[in-house]
Amino acid sequence: MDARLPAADLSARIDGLDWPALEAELNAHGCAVVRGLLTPQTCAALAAWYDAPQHFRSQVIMARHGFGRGEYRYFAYPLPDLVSTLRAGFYPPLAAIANRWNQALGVETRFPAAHADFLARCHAADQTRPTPLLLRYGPGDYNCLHQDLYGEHVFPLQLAILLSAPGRDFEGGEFVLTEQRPRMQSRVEVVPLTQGDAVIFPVRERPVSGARGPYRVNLRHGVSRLRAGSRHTLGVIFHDAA
Ligand SMILES: O=C(O)CCC(=O)C(=O)O
Ligand SMILES: [Fe+2]
Repeated sequence: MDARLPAADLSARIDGLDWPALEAELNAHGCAVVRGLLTPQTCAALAAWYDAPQHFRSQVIMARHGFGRGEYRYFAYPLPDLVSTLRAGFYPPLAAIANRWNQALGVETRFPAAHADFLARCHAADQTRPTPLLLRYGPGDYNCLHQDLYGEHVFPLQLAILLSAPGRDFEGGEFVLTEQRPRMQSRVEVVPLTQGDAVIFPVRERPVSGARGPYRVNLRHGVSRLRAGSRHTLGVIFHDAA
């Protein structure tokens, strides 16, 4: 399988997305889906990288940490072109949304326009290890609800791209989000994805507008139990890890 992936096309695709619609979807539902971001060929090539150790800095067996069942590997620097293209391309429009969220929440932090400048901030605080990851689930595997926090510096949005085809490669294994609202019961979103779709979601929190102005809701994400087959995901997190 050819793993030279079309980074230039991908940058143009990301820039050309309907960002106002994606922002509206995020604000309305707590997540937004980009349909068919990656082709099935690219998805298959990426999933096959899981078995190429030269791409990765470490591996996590989820059951050993109580994170669920399944495993993942963090990419090493330098990131493969496709992964750095995704990080550099999605960051600027997401940073604009993150800055509007911080303004709404009365949080002073503002994110620079370029990902390299945000990474410099992480690196200066000793958050220097790359966080993009590939995940692999088999029958019975699942990912417990969690937040991907790796230090003081947190970029508030992330994305996950489904690399496998539901129904063909696996059954079950739904991407889920929960929203914990102050003094209210929690809300859940099950996000139906097909191969190559990307879901954009908050790392930890987001503003929701209420009658008395914006309030903060706390989010977690995870994956329900796989009933059969094999499921791969590419996770793109924008802050580096301590
Ligand atoms: O496998 C998934 O869909 C979720 C992966 C995940 O937790 C992440 O990308 O942060
Ligand atoms: Fe995660």
